[in-house]
Amino acid sequence: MTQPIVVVGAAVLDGGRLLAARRSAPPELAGRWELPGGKVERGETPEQALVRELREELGVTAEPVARVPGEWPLKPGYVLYVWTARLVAGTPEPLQDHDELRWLTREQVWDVDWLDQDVAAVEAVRAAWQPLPHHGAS
Ligand SMILES: Nc1nc2c([nH]c(=O)n2[C@H]2C[C@H](O)[C@@H](COP(=O)(O)OP(=O)(O)OP(=O)(O)O)O2)c(=O)[nH]1
Repeated sequence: MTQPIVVVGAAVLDGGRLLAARRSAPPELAGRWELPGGKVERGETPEQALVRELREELGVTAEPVARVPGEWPLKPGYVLYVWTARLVAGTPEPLQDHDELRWLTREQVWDVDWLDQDVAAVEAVRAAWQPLPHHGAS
């Protein structure tokens, strides 16, 4: 069997909140919430893909912090890996693939309608959640 395509999802944590992104496309996923990220390209590590995707999609510089243990099947042939990440520069904006962003406290995590296939990954993120210092805080 061929290797699954790895999709990296970023659990961006800032000031004790998790960044959720609402997909704007394709139609079957639009309106549902996910972890920003995307497919790892040939020659890239997942961490490099995460940095690239967050720059493209959100316009920020981010840094992967730690892999969240686990892997989650998406559509056939695709698997989701997740890293916690922190913002290094910039303010996230829904530039590409998303039409809304929301910062969620640990208590608010289930306030948004995550993609079905993301729910288990978000549970793992919540379990691994270590509040990171606020971006720019002294
Ligand atoms: N980024 C991301 N994609 C997810 C999640 N859950 C989930 O099922 N997916 C799916 C949606 C897409 O089919 C695939 C990721 O592809 P993408 O379209 O976001 O990635 P990409 O930017 O590399 O894609 P492309 O536009 O270059 O084709 O995984 C998630 O939490 N984050």
